Amino acid sequence: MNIEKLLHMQLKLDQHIESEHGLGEEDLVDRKILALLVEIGELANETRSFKFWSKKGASAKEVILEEYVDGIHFILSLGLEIGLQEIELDEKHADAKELNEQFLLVYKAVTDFREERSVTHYFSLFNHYLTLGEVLGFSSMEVFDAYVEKNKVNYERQEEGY
Ligand SMILES: O=c1ccn([C@H]2C[C@H](O)[C@@H](COP(=O)(O)OP(=O)(O)OP(=O)(O)O)O2)c(=O)[nH]1
Repeated sequence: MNIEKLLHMQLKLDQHIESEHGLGEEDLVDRKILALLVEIGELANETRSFKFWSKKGASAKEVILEEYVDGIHFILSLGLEIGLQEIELDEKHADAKELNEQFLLVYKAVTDFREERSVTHYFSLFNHYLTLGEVLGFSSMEVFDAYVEKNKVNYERQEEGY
């Protein structure tokens, strides 16, 4: 996956959103962290993986993929917040766990990053999130394409005064 390209697209989108909403001077990190936690919750809800009380199945793959790439947006955006200009990810991510376990690992990685905004914690978060994508059955190309598509939608929503 061409992370450099995504990071650049994220930079442009974030600049656009910040100027639209007059947020140039504000520290948005905590709100982006909360937004990411909410997106992970929305993603988990669409998979229904933890709903042991229900027999209803998961949402369609495209719905789950769109939720997943919302999380990619906020993770890239957090990388920009800590000043990253390039992202070099491990070829091989952390060992994949069962889906619910992987969700909980990602949540923990987000809160660890909040406690210490270090590059190490950031990469750990990104790697756990990419592993989550693998556990969900998404290829890198599917993630890349869905990111590009949602990025476009995010611009359209800004234009609509969303
Ligand atoms: O600084 C920002 C702020 C937001 N986004 C993107 C991430 C995500 O792709 C989208 C917000 O998520 P979503 O589309 O779910 O927005 P929502 O307001 O929660 O939508 P809805 O009301 O449809 O649930 O905006 C960014 O990339 N950078």
